[in-house]
This record gives sequence, structure tokens and C-alpha cells, in this order.
Amino acid sequence: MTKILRLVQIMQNHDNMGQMLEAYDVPAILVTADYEILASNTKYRESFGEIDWQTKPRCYAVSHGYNRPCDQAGEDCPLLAAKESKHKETVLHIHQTPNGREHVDVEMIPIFDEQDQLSFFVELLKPVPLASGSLGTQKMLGSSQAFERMLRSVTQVANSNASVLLLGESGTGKELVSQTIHMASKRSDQALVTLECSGLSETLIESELFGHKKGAFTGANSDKPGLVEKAHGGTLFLDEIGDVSLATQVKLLRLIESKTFRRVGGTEVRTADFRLICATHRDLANLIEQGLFRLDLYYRINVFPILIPSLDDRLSDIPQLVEHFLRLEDESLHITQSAIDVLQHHRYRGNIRELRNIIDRAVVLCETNIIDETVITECIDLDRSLHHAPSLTSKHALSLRDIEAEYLNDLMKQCRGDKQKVANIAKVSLRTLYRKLDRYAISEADT
Ligand SMILES: Nc1ncnc2c1ncn2[C@@H]1O[C@H](COP(=O)(O)OP(=O)(O)OP(=O)(O)O)[C@@H](O)[C@H]1O
Repeated sequence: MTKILRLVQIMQNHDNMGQMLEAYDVPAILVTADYEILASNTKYRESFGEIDWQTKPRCYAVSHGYNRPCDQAGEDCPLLAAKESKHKETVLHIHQTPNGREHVDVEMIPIFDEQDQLSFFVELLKPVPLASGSLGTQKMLGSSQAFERMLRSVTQVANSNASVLLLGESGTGKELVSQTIHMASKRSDQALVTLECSGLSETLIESELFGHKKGAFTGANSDKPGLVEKAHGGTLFLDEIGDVSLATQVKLLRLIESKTFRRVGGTEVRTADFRLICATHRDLANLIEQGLFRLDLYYRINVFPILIPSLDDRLSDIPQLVEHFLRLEDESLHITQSAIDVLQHHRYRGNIRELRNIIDRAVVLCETNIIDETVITECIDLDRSLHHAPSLTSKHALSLRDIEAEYLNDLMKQCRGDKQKVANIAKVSLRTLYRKLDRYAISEADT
């Protein structure tokens, strides 16, 4: 007797249905071709709660609160897809769970009877903890198709050791995706170490990445481990990899290929075990054509590329993102639908970061706890007026830049070049600090 036949017989005995599902170590339900749920396993009940068996429960009603199948509600229906293809089908859905709306990786397995007729489906529902369909502080938010496509890639690659290349415009969330991949990987209990490569000189990148020996250059008063050592066992995230010079690319290639390196000024060959994630907003193929990016390095870093959609390609996520950013500022604030409409018609050059700026600005400008269309339009126009007044902005920016440069220079001296300390005092991220130090050409050697 074939395995499948036995399975069908087992399933025909209602008492055994639940037991059969217990064999799966993920939440599972048994569904008929008419979408009726016949049984669930313990893992399902733990994740999604008890099903009310009094009413003939349908999967679309239980998982989504719909009164018709998902495909008729404008969503992908894995059951319909499996009926048509007669193969296992997978899809990422947002389901109602006791924790609110959560992304769930759905796998629909068709089961045939001895006449080769499709009789049942086993639906496996794996919650995806790295994203949220509703509000949450750490998670990536979104439910648009473009976002879900990207999230699917993130879930597929997170658990492997493959090098990932994140491609997307500025402010689309590349850094957040790198954190998500790290947190969902086997290395999550070790460090995620980030180096923002943009604008750093070759010497600085080298000394930051590989560390240096005492006396390696002026100001190197003691031995210092580099970021590669700090990332041992964990993940190394190289942001804006498209901006590094050809000379630095050679060093990176050597590091990635051999997983060995030497501290600047040192002779000892050290090894490091890290998972590599790189990101860029630049068109690497174009850079390769111009001879500005090495093809061999490109192949090394681009084992698994993930395209991060721009905000213009996921406008339907705006209400959810706005709610989230508002909640971070003040629980009592509300935004009107017409204000949301304005935000959904705006074109974002700075993507989610720009949206967040607009909301932060609106929180300051609104005089009541309601943010309406007028406030949002004012916040958007503020950006436009800055772009259209170059002489004014450059004049003011110049003096602000001078003040900032002096402040950071002093802080670096006070803290003897300890960038983490400086970043803490200046209340900026380490990443922002690197950008600023580089912009003002302040180096450790000056401190
Ligand atoms: N899916 C998301 N849900 C919630 N917040 C997000 C999401 N994606 C990005 N953000 C927020 O948008 C801002 C920009 O994200 P991030 O810094 O990760 O972008 P980036 O692509 O790395 O930008 P850059 O290329 O300029 O370094 C951050 O405040 C981040 O928390």
C-alpha cells in the first residue's frame, strides 16, 4: 500500500486526523478542497489558538476573517494554486494570530486518493517572526506585494550562511534588513558589526576593518582589534560597498576568499569566521562596466541578491508605516485620511527615511493631537523650499557645518578617539558618526 493511500485512509477516520498532523513539527491544519478545516495539531493551537468547531470553519474565515476565499478577496490563494498545479504551493500571508496580525509562511500540500482525485490539503503555517503585519518596534513593517516578495527572500536566506547583497535606494531599509537577517540567523547570539564604507579613505577602512598594531601610524598608541575580529562568529555588514576604492576592493576580496587578515602594521595572520552582508544603492553592473568595481568581488558578495523596493513601489504600506512612526513619538496623536492621501501621492526620493522625517516634522508642527492634510502639506513643502533655495541653505549650512566639525573634533579629543563614547555623547549612531568624521576629515590620528 502506498504511503499516500494509507494517509487518505487514516484521514478518512476523523479521530486520527489530528494525530496525523501531530507528525509535523510546525503548525498544521487539514483542509478540504472546499476550504473547510477538519483538524489542527497542537503546534497550530499554540500559535493560532483554538478553532471553533461548532461552525464549519473555513480557512479564509479563520486565518483572515474573510467571508470568501482569499483569491476572491484579492490575495494569492495557495489552496487554489495547489488545486491547479497539483503540487505543493507556498505563499507568504498575513494571518490573524493571538499576537495580532503576523506574517505567516504558508505551505499547501495536496493529498490524492486512489483514483488520483484531490481530496485533502495539509496546510503548514510557519509564523515569520522577523516581520510584522501590524505595529511593532523592532520589526520591518509592510504588507504590500513588493514588500512580501522581498520578505520571502529574507526568510529563505536568513538561516543559511550565504553572502547577501542588498540592493536598494537610500532610505529603503537596507540596514534594517541586514539586522533582520542577522537576528533570524543561527548567528543571532553573536555580534552584528556594521561598517559604513561610504566616503572612508582606504587607510581608515583598512584600520577599522582589520585593526592596527601600536605604532602602525601616528596616533596608533595601542593595539586595536578591527571590526572583522569583533564580527567573529557573527555577521559583518558592509554598507555602501559600491563606494569603496579599487585598492580597498582587493583587500576585501582577500578577506572574503581566505577569511584571513593582518592588523595594519602587524605580521600575524588572523582568521575570522563571519557571515557577510553587503549593501549598496549604486548600480554595480554599471560600475563594473566602467572598471570601477571588480567582477571577482561582485561574484563573491552577490551569492544571494535581495532587491529592496522603493517606497514608491509600496505606497499601500504608507498608512501602516505612518501609524508606527506616530506611535513612536506620541500615543495620543492621530492622522486624518486626507493627510494619508497626500502622503500616498507624494513621490519619495528618500524613501522610508523621508517619510519618517515628514512625520517627525508633523509631530512638531501640529497644534492639536490631529495631524491633518495642511500640516502634512506644510512639512512636504518645507523640503521643497530647501531644495529650491540653494544660496540660502548653503550659506547657513556652512556655518552649521563649521560648528559641528569643531564640536566633533573636540569630543574626539576628549574621548581619546573612542568613537562609541563620542557617538553616545553626541546622541548619534556610530554609523552617522563615521559619516560625519569622514565629511569633516577628522581622523583618530588627530586626537
Ligand atoms: N519596513 C520597515 N518598517 C519600518 N521601518 C522601516 C522599514 N524600512 C526602513 N525603516 C526605517 O526607515 C529608516 C531608514 O532605514 P535604513 O537606515 O535601514 O535604510 P538604508 O536603506 O540602509 O538607508 P541608506 O542607504 O541611506 O543607509 C530607518 O529609520 C528604519 O528604521
